[in-house]
Amino acid sequence: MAQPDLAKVLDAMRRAGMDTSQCKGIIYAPELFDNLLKNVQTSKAMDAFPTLEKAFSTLLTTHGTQGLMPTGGPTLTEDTYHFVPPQVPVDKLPDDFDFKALGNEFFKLRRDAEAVKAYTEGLARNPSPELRLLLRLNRAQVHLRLENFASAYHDSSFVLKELDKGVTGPSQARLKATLRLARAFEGMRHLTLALEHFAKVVELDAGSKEGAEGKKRIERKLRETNEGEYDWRELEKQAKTNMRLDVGDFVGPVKLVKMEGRGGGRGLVATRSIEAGELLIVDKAIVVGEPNPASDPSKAFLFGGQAAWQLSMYQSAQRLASLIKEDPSLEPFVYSLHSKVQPATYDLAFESLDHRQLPQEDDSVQLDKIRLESICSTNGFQRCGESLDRANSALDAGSGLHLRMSLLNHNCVPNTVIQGLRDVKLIRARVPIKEGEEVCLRYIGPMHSRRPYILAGHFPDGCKCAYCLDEALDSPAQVKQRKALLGSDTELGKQVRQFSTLADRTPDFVLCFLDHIARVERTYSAQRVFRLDLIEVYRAMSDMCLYSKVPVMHLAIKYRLASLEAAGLVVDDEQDRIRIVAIPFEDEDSAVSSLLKVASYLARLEGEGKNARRWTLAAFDMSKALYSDDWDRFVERHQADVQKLGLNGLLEECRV
Ligand SMILES: C[S@@+](CC[C@H](N)C(=O)[O-])C[C@H]1O[C@@H](n2cnc3c(N)ncnc32)[C@H](O)[C@@H]1O
Repeated sequence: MAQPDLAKVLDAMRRAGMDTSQCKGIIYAPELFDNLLKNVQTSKAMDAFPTLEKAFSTLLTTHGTQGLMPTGGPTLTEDTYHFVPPQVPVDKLPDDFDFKALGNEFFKLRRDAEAVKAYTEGLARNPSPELRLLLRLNRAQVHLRLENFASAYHDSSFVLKELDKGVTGPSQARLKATLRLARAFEGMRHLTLALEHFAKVVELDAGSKEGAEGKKRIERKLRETNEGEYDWRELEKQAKTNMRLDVGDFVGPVKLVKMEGRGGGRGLVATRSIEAGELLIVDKAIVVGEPNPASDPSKAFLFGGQAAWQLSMYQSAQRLASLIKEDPSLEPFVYSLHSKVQPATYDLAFESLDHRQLPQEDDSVQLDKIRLESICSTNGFQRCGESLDRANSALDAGSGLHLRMSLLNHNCVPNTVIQGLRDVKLIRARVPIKEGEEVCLRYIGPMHSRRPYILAGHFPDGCKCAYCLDEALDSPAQVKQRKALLGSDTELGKQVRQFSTLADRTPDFVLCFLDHIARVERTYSAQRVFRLDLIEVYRAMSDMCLYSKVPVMHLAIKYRLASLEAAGLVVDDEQDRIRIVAIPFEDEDSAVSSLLKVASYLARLEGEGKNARRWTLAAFDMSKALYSDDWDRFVERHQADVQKLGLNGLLEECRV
């Protein structure tokens, strides 16, 4: 890249109304310069700093490079920037300049990056021990607001050490520093240390509201971490307004082991036998990229050596770089997600962050941006919506890096269901899992249009899961025939897709349709286990039976259940109740609603007797297995179905 002509750059800056008299150098990259200028002009921060160069570096810290990158632009590497050596003399601010007052002023204005810079400038001027203590106490507070938790930890623990040495601090310095330290530990996810320090706050000041609330909050998070006890109802309420949730991470009856034949060499196995619906992992993202409506699938950029179009993923990689720079103790956790030869501490990422070592103040990290991008592209998850039963359907809903979820291998028909609430992901067992059995999730479902592309990215030699092996049992001719039968120009294809045309069907027509279905069934080889195209075919048949001029209720029930079974539902019919053995792997979020339909059809066919009640309770059990719902939450979650199907009375009777 050509070196810029400094004189021309300075001239451009002057014309943009900037005071360049103190400029001793600039950070320059031609394609970034216009954006940089715009940012500098809108920031008055530079007035406060002795050199323009520092203002620029502050701006880069404040805005990150995200705002400076052209959309879909090149991958950012260190050498994108060129540093022009000092050529212009610098006037220094006087030694007695009051940086504390300046920092406090910025803090009040919520210009936090500038406040940090002002306190840091003050510290660089060799202040008295008392002033040093004050500057660091104040800087800790700003770092907390910036979520620079490791820096807040360094500052507040420094203050406490100085107070122990006898350095005089302002009033309540110890209380303030202890509280800031407790909050720093909480942000770093050192929950045990956070609890210890919130307790100290309460010891120092029994009336401290922040101390008492902090203690209660950490006790709750530790309960979540240790017992897997979450108040999902409350969390779903919070998710309506918060993009990030405050929860403790949980690792249930699973562990990380070395696993031959898996890229990366690791995988998760069950540590005991597990029932369907059991909570296995809850994992809050360590970084997120915000939803980005500007993301455009037709415009890919190079990201970690692969093509990507979700700008949110790019942002999460940028934030990941900032995070490990801020807290180097996270670096091995992150890098262990992407290493050809796993380090001795291969299971690091699976350990509780609570147990990791605390960072040293002079720790530094080697940022490998391409590797960080790779980590985000291989492991990034799409951000979730506001309730457990609703996926986020936005094109680029935002992305997140979840340390533990990143260790699960893929299976097209996995033994877990994955859910999420905003920046929190969780998995539950979908089926009973035996001790020692691998626990997998799916990176992309068999019916998804982008499946070949996503699978090729992970498995250059093809996916070898049970579903893929099963799928290979059909000959190309069988697959072609099935496609032809279900094509949008066939009668069957139309019925499957155009629900609205069903109402005028006569029972005769419906019965003729059984023949079409049998033809689709015959396109599957006899040994085939997974027959996913039948999910929609059976569902359409059930609807047709229900909405035909004379409803055929027993067939409506039969095909609704057949559709659920094709999607993976397994139940045990135990006389008094229907026990859920396996949750469907396709459309699991419509499983409760489908079971309620079965109950209501039975009520129409036989009256609200034992059978209708058993299937209503099965719907409740499914809601419990999928979302940990109690009865009230089950009824509330499915209120619309209950009303539409006229199930209020039946539900009242079944209430448990
Ligand atoms: C998110 S990582 C999963 C954890 C990884 N196995 C590890 O040791 O770090 C995804 C990568 O794991 C490997 N992987 C996942 N599922 C696999 C499977 N069923 N068979 C073989 N390799 C698999 C692929 O290399 C994939 O790109």
